[in-house]
Amino acid sequence: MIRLSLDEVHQLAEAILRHHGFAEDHVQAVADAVFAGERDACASHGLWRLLGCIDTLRAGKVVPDAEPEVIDQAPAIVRVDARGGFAQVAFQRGVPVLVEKARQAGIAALAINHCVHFSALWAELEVLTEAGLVALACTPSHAWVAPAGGRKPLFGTNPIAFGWPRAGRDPFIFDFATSAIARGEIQLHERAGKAIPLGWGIDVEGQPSTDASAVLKGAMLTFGGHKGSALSAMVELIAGPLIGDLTSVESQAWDAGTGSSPYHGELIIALDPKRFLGDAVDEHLARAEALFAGIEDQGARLPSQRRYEARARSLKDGVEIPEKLYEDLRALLR
Ligand SMILES: NC(=O)C1=CN([C@@H]2O[C@H](COP(=O)(O)OP(=O)(O)OC[C@H]3O[C@@H](n4cnc5c(N)ncnc54)[C@H](OP(=O)(O)O)[C@@H]3O)[C@@H](O)[C@H]2O)C=CC1
Ligand SMILES: O=C(O)C1=NCCCC1
Repeated sequence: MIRLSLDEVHQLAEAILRHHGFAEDHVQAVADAVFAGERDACASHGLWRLLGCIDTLRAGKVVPDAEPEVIDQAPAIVRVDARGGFAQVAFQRGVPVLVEKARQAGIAALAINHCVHFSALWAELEVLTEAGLVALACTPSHAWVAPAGGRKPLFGTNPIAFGWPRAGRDPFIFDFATSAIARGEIQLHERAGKAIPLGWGIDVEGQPSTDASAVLKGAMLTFGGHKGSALSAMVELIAGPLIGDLTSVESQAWDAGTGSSPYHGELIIALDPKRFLGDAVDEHLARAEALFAGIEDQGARLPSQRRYEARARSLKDGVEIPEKLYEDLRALLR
């Protein structure tokens, strides 16, 4: 393993993106995303993703200097056309309007269209919880996951994230794929030559497998059987046809076998507790704290707690990444 300071992580990401001609706003926003993944010990969406970003660029499947267009769609809807760029800059452009609309109406949605998406959703939700908003986000990907009861890829890994602001504390955020695990995690197992647990996927014959490569060629499985499957279908619908964008099957077709990052839309919904509760907001947010305490009193942990602890450690000690990954990233600078 190679130890890097957090500054080195960010600088390496910036250098790679700049070297490949990304416009400076994309350089900063994409570097921030992979930096956050590495810092919070979410390796499946950390520095490793830059390899895929550059492959996607080389395949002509991302616009490196895309200038997103912000469209004020309706009193409670803002749309951002990412124009083929990575999602991060589109999100940054849309957020101020989303926050303003949520504060006005109590609830508002941001629909991002035509973006290339490769990142974890919790980073986006932290921006909204920081603004005091409750938020939900979801996005399709490529067709990799079989519906419960089926054996052929149809759904994306379709993450759903939820965030709840907490006064004086880190927000309550969960963020997971509706597949048993993110595809990135299986890819990291493949890179490391490690077996995966049974239950993550099946091979091309439809047989359960612990071979990462076989599952990547076959189909991933949803979490919780029919429940994850239905949630995954919901993500396809509300972050696909509802916002006029691609499903995971359609994203895969657009990819045309290049192995690029998915190209589709994302839906983010923000709710303002102050609008729902008026003067009673503090009283009811305190009741939410009692719920969190109830979870922790049983010895269970809150989602994101592992991340926040990892963040505190990396801010002090930096992070470790595999030597092979470091070499592959350095090679992108030549
Ligand atoms: N852009 C895209 O298209 C896609 C992105 N992704 C991203 O991949 C990432 C990983 O997804 P996935 O593999 O499903 O992640 P996991 O199955 O590891 O689940 C992650 C979530 O569950 C929480 N969690 C895990 N274990 C516990 C526990 N014992 N008690 C309480 N909470 C727990 C995590 O918190 P903690 O982090 O603290 O462990 C986190 O919020 C997500 O960030 C997601 O956004 C996934 C699919 C597609
Ligand atoms: O890990 C995953 O699953 C994905 N992450 C980024 C985008 C594609 C799917």
